[in-house]
Amino acid sequence: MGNVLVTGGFFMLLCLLCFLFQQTYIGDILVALNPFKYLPLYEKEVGRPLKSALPPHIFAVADRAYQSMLGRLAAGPKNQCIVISGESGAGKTESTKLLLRQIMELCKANSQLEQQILQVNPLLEAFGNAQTVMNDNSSRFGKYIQLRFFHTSVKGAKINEYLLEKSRVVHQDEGERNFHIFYCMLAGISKEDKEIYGLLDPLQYRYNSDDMLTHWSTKYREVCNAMDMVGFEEQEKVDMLTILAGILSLGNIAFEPTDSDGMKVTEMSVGWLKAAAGQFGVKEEELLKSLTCTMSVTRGEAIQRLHNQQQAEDARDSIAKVAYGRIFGWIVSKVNELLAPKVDPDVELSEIGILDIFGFENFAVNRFEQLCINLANEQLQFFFNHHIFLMEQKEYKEEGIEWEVISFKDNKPILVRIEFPLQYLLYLATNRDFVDKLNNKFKGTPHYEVVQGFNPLFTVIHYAGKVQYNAGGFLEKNRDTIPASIRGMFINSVTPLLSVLFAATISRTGTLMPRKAKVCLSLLICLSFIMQHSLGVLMEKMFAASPHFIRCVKPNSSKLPDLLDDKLVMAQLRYNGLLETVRIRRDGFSWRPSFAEFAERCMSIFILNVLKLVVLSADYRSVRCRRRYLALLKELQRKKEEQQELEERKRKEEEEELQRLLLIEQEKKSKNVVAMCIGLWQMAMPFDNDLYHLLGQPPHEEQAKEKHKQRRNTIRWFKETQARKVVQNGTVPCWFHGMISRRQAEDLLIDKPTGCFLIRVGQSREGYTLTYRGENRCRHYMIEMQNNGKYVILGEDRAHSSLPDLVEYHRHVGIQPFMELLTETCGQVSSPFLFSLFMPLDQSPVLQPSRPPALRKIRDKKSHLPTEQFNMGDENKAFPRLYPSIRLAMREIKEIQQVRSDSSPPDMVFMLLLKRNYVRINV
Ligand SMILES: Nc1ncnc2c1ncn2[C@@H]1O[C@H](COP(=O)(O)OP(=O)(O)OP(=O)(O)O)[C@@H](O)[C@H]1O
Repeated sequence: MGNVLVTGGFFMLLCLLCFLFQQTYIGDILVALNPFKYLPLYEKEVGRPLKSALPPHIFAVADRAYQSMLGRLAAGPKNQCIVISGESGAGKTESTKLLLRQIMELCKANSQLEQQILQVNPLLEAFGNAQTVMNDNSSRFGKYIQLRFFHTSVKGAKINEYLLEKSRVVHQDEGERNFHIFYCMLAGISKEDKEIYGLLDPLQYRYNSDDMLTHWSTKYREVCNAMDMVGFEEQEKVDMLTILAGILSLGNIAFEPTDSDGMKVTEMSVGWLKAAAGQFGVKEEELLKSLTCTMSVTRGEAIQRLHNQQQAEDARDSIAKVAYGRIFGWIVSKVNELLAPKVDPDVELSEIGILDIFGFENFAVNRFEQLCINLANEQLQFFFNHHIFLMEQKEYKEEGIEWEVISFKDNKPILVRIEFPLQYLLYLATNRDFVDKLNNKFKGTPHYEVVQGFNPLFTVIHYAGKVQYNAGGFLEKNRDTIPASIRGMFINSVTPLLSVLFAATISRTGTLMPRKAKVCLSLLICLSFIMQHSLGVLMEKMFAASPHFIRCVKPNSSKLPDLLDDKLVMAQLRYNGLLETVRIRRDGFSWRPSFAEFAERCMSIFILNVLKLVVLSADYRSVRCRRRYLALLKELQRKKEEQQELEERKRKEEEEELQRLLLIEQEKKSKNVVAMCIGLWQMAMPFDNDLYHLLGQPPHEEQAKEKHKQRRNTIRWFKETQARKVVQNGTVPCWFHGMISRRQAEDLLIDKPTGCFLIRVGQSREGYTLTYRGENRCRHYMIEMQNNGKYVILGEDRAHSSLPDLVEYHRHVGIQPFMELLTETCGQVSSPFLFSLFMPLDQSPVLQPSRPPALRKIRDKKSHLPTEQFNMGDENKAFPRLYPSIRLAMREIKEIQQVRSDSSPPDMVFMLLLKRNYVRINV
């Protein structure tokens, strides 16, 4: 891109390039155009590490960040950060997912952790994304994902979340929806579970705009799976759903005045009050009190202040917002706990951070949330300017390159001027006062405009354009707090999660800290303070790392593929600062490969030797530089030689494998004899039928002892924790083979059809291995047992409640990467008697007969199966801890609705209300 003229024509060229290839570079800044359709671009290269010098591609950015973190490119090892920006719907979240996927691919060590990290996004999306007019899957929070590495492999991850738009829980504008999770839950849970949680028809909830779409039930399964994969416990999931149900019921409570100046719950919504109390696990009277009055203590005296209608509704909505915000915060802190690196604290880890934060927003009415979002974007633009303009020009100056200083739109004054006054919000009495204060202070300055009139309006001229804000509600939103009495009520809830959520404190950066009991200072709860502080911490981290920028561009506002609105695209390129960026890149040095990158392109040993001569004869400003280049060349030469060695080793291994197969073939002939020996040996040591013992090759005594100990431990583990799960209704499934070796499993499967499988207990570790006959060889997959009791095939993205579930699932969905299906089971060699030896005493299992071979195409594509096909193992089912009054509440709500929908005569409704004591008759 370096020497293209910066004219309108250039922009057209840039647009064209983007349109044709979806991605292009300005220097090293990736410009990615949202295609709004599936592109094979992201399929074929995955798995193959790309070099950063390859054509513009998001995977190349991932590669550059990864290699730079390891110090394999120009500079030494350093933490990296990737900043993704663009307006709402431009493709930031999708880009984040692609980046994560590619980084996980690059550091692949085939550990479960990589899959867990990939599952964090669907989980956060369900709770933090919603449909808006701009984007059907808009992130209503910002996130900074820190991936932590030790050398080349990932060891953990940490998420920082910013400014969740909680107001969406209680109000959605036209064409917008609530957070996805509400729709997922209502569409996805079974009819019986709905009864248990006290949930009714989705359309009955005020907080739940719009109708239900069927795809939400699939999404619900994905969310549940993501929670299982990341490691959430079943009971935690259930408690969380109960709280969500409580929020929905709470939203349906309406108020009306009493005769004595106070407020009461309307007759129609008494059932909802009961339901919410039951779901929150709190007393109905307490919940009612917290909605209709505020208790405060002045000079040791408790004072009760009755609410008016608006205050009662505000109290209801703020409970819903706080409860939801805390659930979200809890999910993030739980994810951080589960994915925390399990390494010695002294071990120094390197890091790649990915920032996906909401884009600049300018709506018909812009509120407190928009001001916070736009100020966060100002910060990011400042970070971008700092790196692209200030640092770049500084570098040229330092290198002694002749240079004409380039001016750019510096947004620092806005940050200083507008961010600081947000602190006034805490001390002012009304929203009008806030606007008056701003007007007095900034009238006549270049980034601020006074708006005349009664309404509390003001205009800020942001780097991306002019935005008028309505300060109505600023003070209240900024406080974002609930009275201590309400907090106390939730702390005493019978749902432990609710009590944890409300007892938790919020840190200065807005993180929920569940285990600390210290009460938060009111200053810390104020949103503007949290926002400024958390962004400050983020900026510090980012300034300490090497940045990579991805600018996402939205091609049109209709969210359509193959449509480019050039005005819209131009506007984005301009306010993103890309015009000035092109200028600086054009006049400067646009392509700066590191010496290593350059040398790596000439991977023949001959060219490397030529390069060495060039380096030796060149004139350098520093001796160190020459030494470094020579060292790099040496390293490259070593790599080349290593590669040759590796290829040789691979060839030898293949030969050995062939030999081994021949040997197996021979052994097969004497199978009958061996089987008899196995039987005898098993009498001595059930489920440990290792052939070494039989074939007279006793291992070293110490090793044998150690092996024996490991096996005993595994058998104990199996007996105590697994036997009951594997044996169902007294029957051992025919695919279960106890503790046989890898070799034996292969022998058993050698003449079996493709897809024939068995599951065996590990000999040296507590866990299972799935072995099946693949297309041309046997394949072995470790089955991970997660702490939450779920079973996952290593490398797969699906968690299962039991082994039968896992087996059943993979009869229909292929196993990665070969996508082969499990078909028929491989019958056991052991007798029921032997199985009984390692089963708990109260169980005497019967072996299940083998299933006849299923006529199924082995390479089926991953199919999406109806949810009913996989039951979730009911024995592990957790139940919500609700007050039993919830049943009564549900019945009441249904009865009242029934009467209404039957359009019964008014006296009948009256009679029913009378029966329920909702109406009093004054005689
Ligand atoms: N690379 C891509 N390939 C195909 N479709 C894409 C791609 N990137 C984005 N999209 C489409 O555009 C939609 C919006 O993208 P995305 O949610 O990533 O935007 P965003 O910039 O994160 O928006 P917000 O700031 O509102 O969260 C996606 O739901 C998807 O339909």
